[in-house]
Amino acid sequence: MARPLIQMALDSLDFDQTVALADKVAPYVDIFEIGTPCIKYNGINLVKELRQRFPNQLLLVDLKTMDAGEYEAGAFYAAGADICTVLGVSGLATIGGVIKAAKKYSAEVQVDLINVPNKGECARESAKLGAQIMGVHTGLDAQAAGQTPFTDLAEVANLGLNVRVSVAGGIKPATIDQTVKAGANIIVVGAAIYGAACPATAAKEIRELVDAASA
Ligand SMILES: O=C(CO)[C@H](O)[C@H](O)COP(=O)(O)O
Repeated sequence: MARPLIQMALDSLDFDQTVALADKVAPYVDIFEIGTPCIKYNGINLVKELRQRFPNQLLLVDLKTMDAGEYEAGAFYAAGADICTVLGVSGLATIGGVIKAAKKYSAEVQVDLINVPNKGECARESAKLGAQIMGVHTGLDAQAAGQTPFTDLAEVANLGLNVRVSVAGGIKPATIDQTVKAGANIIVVGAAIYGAACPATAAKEIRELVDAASA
């Protein structure tokens, strides 16, 4: 089984803390995600800083774009983003706009399926347009209400689309094995790493668990 990529969600609002956390966990993660609150607070300079410091990690900017897809995402691709996210609920015109911006920079698009009522249809149509990654996502507020992403992950992974499937929503060491076995290609981890007493140790543990589950 191909080893899934590990994506670290950088969800702090503080610029320097974000860079320091990225430094600590870099040996264990494949993708740095600049989380939505973080990018709103810090803006494009953080993309430039992480791009320059971490040439070996992919950089995902979690814009969760809802409108003006090409215009909004274009600037972030230009600053070094490898992947930008667009909301599935935004509709195909906006998703298509982000895809157009990504193509200009040979970059990729992740469609975030958060709160999309028909995830299968949205994933199929977005894949047809050219989106490369489908994001199954139980947001922080839904997690607080007790929801998890695993049923949706199984549904989207089983569609058999020619895309990578990303999963986010409270993934932690105890759920890595089921996440890998359900077919996730990208595993997003935020709080289980940044909330740990030692984020580097937590990231190393996640890396070892992903490696073991996909061996
Ligand atoms: O995109 C997000 C919230 O909208 C988070 O970054 C994502 O859910 C990962 O964080 P966690 O592992 O803490 O759930």
